[in-house]
Amino acid sequence: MRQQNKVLFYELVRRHIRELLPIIYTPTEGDAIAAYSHRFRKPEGCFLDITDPDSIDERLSKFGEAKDIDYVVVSDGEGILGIGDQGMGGIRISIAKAALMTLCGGLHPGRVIAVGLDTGTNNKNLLNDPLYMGNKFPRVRGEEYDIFMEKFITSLTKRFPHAVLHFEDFGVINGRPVLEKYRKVLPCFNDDIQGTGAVVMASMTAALKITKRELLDSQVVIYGAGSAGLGIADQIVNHMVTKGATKEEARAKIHCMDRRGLILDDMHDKSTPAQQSYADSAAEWEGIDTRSLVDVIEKVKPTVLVGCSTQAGAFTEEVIKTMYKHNPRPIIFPLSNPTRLHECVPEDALKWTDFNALVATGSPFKPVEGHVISENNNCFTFPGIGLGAVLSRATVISDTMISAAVDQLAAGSPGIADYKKGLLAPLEVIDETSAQVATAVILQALKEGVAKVEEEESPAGGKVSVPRDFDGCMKWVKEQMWKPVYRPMIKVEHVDSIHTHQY
Ligand SMILES: NC(=O)c1ccc[n+]([C@@H]2O[C@H](COP(=O)([O-])OP(=O)(O)OC[C@H]3O[C@@H](n4cnc5c(N)ncnc54)[C@H](O)[C@@H]3O)[C@@H](O)[C@H]2O)c1
Ligand SMILES: O=C(O)C[C@H](O)C(=O)O
Ligand SMILES: [Mn+2]
Repeated sequence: MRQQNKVLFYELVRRHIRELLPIIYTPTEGDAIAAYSHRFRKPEGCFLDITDPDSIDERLSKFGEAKDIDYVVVSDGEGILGIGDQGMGGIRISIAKAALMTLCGGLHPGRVIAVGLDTGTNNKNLLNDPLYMGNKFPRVRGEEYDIFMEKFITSLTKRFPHAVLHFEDFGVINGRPVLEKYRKVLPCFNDDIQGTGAVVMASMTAALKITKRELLDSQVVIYGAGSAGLGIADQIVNHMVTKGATKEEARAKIHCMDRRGLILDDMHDKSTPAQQSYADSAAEWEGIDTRSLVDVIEKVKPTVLVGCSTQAGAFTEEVIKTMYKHNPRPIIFPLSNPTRLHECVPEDALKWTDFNALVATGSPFKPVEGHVISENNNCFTFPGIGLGAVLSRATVISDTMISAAVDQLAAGSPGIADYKKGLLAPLEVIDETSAQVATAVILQALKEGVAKVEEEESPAGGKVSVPRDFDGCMKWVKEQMWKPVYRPMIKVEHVDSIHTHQY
């Protein structure tokens, strides 16, 4: 339906969002990605092939000219949700996230491109599968990968100079270095690192408000120190710094574990630089089993436990009860997707804490005895961040723009009035939530002088002046958002007169 009738598709999903989002997005998308080559019917999105880097420009050219594209989602398929390397099937995560940019972020569906980079795969099942449609060789690393990425970015910025770039589900090897390099070049962000960091910081802020605690009194254990885990750690540090802590003080309140256990400062040769910046002192942990989550919790006495480890069931009864022993209101976020990979289910986390835990999950879950379980998913942040960057014509997406998104999302938490209502606004108003987040991002970009919207001619002609007050700006944002409504059929020469938005 999405391919045949976009108005019908987006309006149907909007009206039945709780029922249909899990089908077009998490968790079902995971199955669709894994089965990509077997279910393939017709191509969708832009396929870029590392064996043919010279074709990048021509392949992108099929999607339009400079004025036509606002937003590009790209994945190389190496770190799809918690199901790992899915090779070329990863293009479907770009398609799903692009669809959410329209559904929640109000971007015109014709002005968004989903891109898949085929750089090989290390997934043995795919390499041995006669139906696998991608390149059947191990992932290309190093210089050849870097040159391919550079060519992609160069072509993209030349051909679509107004486009915002969204990186999705890259592996831990490439995700952060690629982001660090290119965020200085074009407006871009990595959703797993920054989108996830932002949504988790927002729900944590709401949970702290509900329980009347200060951010700086937090101790956080992050179980799973990959893209998401370290993105969350960075966002918490950013927020602690805005509350007066130094970077060092803030980092000392965060304790990260990966498959080797707690990250310690004597593991530097095997940790990434980002992991190393959160390392605990090995000397202080001597004699303690740092591979045991329970033992780590016993020592740290964390107020917040975040799971992004892909390890189903890692938050056992003992883990949760140890959290509860040290805290009357523990904050517990099992975030690994899809659903079957959650570190615990909300029902258990609530029962094991006599319903005192504040729980939000990565995938959708039903309410437990009247407690709404918010979906702590980056779908609450990336559409607003993306829309804000597009509409403001931001030249960069700064950390402070992301922090503005966090504060705005946290302010809309229904849990602050009644904690049983969940930490994040309900899915039914996600387009409204995204408009609010976009407004905060735009106002921050204007304040920082990185918004070019008022300097350039708008696509509809003329200059735009963006209201500086929140309500006025939000009204302008909503006017720009694409709505799934059938438009009248008219003669081409009258098209300008029915334009209701800037596109
Ligand atoms: N809710 C959300 O919005 C959201 C956003 C991004 C990622 N996620 C989920 O988080 C999970 C991780 O995603 P990612 O992109 O960070 O992947 P990643 O591969 O970058 O990181 C996974 C991390 O988990 C660690 N890990 C693996 N086994 C472990 C174990 N036994 N104990 C402790 N740590 C272990 C790995 O060492 C690695 O550091 C996925 O399931 C993904 O779906 C959720
Ligand atoms: O795709 C999602 O549901 C969230 C996140 O980006 C993930 O990788 O799990
Ligand atoms: Mn992701």
